[in-house]
Amino acid sequence: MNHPGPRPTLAVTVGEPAGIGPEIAIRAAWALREQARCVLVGDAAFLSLTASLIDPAIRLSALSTMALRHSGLPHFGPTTIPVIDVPLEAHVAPGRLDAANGRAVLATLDLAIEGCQAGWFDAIVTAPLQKSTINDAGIAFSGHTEYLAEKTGTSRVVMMLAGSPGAGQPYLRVALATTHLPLKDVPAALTRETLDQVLDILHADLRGKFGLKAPRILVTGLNPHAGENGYLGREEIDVIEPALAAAQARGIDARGPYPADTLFQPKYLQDADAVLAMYHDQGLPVLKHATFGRGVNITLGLPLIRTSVDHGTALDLAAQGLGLADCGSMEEAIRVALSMVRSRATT
Ligand SMILES: NC(=O)C1=CN([C@@H]2O[C@H](COP(=O)(O)OP(=O)(O)OC[C@H]3O[C@@H](n4cnc5c(N)ncnc54)[C@H](O)[C@@H]3O)[C@@H](O)[C@H]2O)C=CC1
Ligand SMILES: NCC(=O)COP(=O)(O)O
Repeated sequence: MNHPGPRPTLAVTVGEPAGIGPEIAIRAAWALREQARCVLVGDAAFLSLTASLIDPAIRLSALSTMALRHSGLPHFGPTTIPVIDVPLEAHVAPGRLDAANGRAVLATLDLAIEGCQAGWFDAIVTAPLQKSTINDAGIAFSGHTEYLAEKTGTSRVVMMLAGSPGAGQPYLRVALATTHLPLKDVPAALTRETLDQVLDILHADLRGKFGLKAPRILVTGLNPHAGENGYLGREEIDVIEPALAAAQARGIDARGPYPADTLFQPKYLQDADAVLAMYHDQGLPVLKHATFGRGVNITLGLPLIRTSVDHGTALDLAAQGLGLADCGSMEEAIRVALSMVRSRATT
């Protein structure tokens, strides 16, 4: 790590330019500038214009990728936010997607990964991008999670969202055994190998990145009523139960499979550090219902730290103008990245 001082350096990719990503990235980076050295990654001219419309007091300074690669990140204090310039191809109309900008959005991620690997950044925080626009630009893309795994040569990663409903309320962590898959492909993806790897990553990162000495993991079934003893599906009996028995034999406190519709009651959650759900829309609606606007998305299993927001591009808000988007989740994503950087530095 190049910056062991009190303010870790975070690459903040600004996401889909027609969405709320640029606004929330600027606002959160500025609000937390005393705690984090945020470096925005996006189109410098567009971000400068956006910042001036949000608040003329916000100071951004552009840096070219050529200068960055030649000399590294220059010193900067809390009075300015550097922007690494990754120019867009097309003019941005807020709320209106343009596939012409898809490749530039992906280039911001590439630069953030390069910067983590080069030691310029301690972590990546991503604002939301529009997955369909990258695909419309001709690049098969299902999400940051899978892209970061591929680009870092990581065979398996785990998506986990975490948050609290409010101050003093219990913290909820929901990890997913599968990520962005059509629902029809989920059962086939839930193999013994997948579950073994997911449970190992979840257990290891809850210990190593979140300081939980003996994490307690509750695991959902796939089918209604966790398969009702095989009458409503056999994945629990054939795959999930053996994977849990094997995980327990490896010293992992993972219990289940429990019916997903009852597991999220507070009386069960109070004895858990995380829930492992089998697929995206089984776990995330619960988390978002409880914590939307304060949740954080964390990619586990990567060789670098990556956090993100709990929401999407909100094109509807972006189309209406600046000042409507809540940047609470973006700020929380920065705070969680800071805490993960610091806990990595002490382990
Ligand atoms: N990490 C990422 O890059 C993510 C990207 N997405 C992308 O976002 C696109 C749009 O997703 P949707 O399902 O429409 O969800 P969305 O989160 O963009 O919007 C759903 C609703 O929540 C509101 N909302 C979202 N964020 C808000 C904020 N910060 N403040 C106030 N209101 C907010 C929106 O206005 C909308 O009414 C998807 O097609 C997907 O590609 C979605 C989730 C995560
Ligand atoms: N619903 C969360 C989500 O889709 C996050 O996707 P990504 O972080 O992989 O881009």
